[in-house]
Amino acid sequence: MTEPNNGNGPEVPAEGGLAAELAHMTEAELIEHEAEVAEVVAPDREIAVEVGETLLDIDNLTMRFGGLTALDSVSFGIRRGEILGLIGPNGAGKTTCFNAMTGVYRPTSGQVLLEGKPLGKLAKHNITRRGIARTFQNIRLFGEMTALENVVVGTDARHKTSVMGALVRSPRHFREEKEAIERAMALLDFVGIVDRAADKAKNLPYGYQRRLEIARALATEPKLLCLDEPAAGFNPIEKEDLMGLIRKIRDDGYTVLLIEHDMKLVMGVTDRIVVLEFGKKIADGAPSEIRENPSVIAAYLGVPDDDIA
Ligand SMILES: Nc1ncnc2c1ncn2[C@@H]1O[C@H](COP(=O)(O)OP(=O)(O)OP(=O)(O)O)[C@@H](O)[C@H]1O
Repeated sequence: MTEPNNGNGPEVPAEGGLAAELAHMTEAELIEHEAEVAEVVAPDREIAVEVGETLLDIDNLTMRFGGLTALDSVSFGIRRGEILGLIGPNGAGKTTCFNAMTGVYRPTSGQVLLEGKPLGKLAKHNITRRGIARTFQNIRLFGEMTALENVVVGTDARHKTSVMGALVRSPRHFREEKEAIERAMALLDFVGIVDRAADKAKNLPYGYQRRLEIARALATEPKLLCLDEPAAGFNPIEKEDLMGLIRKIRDDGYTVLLIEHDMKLVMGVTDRIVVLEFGKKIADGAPSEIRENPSVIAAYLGVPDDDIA
């Protein structure tokens, strides 16, 4: 059974009524439902693994724009299962780092290695296939497409059907399309917006759009999820909810790299923090160390509240 669909895109399955079902579930049923969703969302991952070996290596990365050095021999690693924060003042080079990792920019020198293999000159879509997904500071959704369609587009990165297979609508194409819709619905459920699956992205509230971006990035089945200021424009309650979602994503077996200016959020959710200033790494450590680090306080954090008389 499906709900009405105006366009040619995927139809919202009967689970579109899932929001109503969820509202009537007991706590035990909700827990069971969440566990089922988590399994669909993380098909090939070990759920709730310990922080493990290095997943991504940023090795002496330098990025120059004309005379400006946006990244200056920056090196750090990201371990599997970790939530790593990347912080620093405006213009410190955080987004440039994301862009150099995801194929938007070609580094001037240095390299990025995923699972020990250099990403080299791979194009953006191939880097996505290798397992790095990202969201953007400024939301980039297909506004005229439904929330479900936006996430189905993300699953395309994993499809094996050839263009010809899709044109002749081969059985494999149908199977992949059905699986994509099921997984996309599970992802919308996972990020908490399944009740709006059939709505156009442009009509969703701002907080839903941010969550939709995350669902779409997760649809590519990334090994590493990079979030660029996901809490921008959020009120304190939305920030708390986002922290819960980021933890849930990690607990589902993903590794997360987070750029964020909100210190309460960064300190509350990350396992480790790397600090950039003027394109250079000035600190790398646990949130408690970073909070006390004199160079970080001078460059970015300012005087801790406790020290203000
Ligand atoms: N495509 C580009 N061309 C020229 N300069 C650039 C380009 N992209 C970034 N820069 C410059 O590189 C420096 C680092 O910018 P970047 O956006 O990485 O900083 P950021 O730490 O992400 O800052 P914010 O917190 O404000 O987003 C800035 O001086 C910026 O103006």
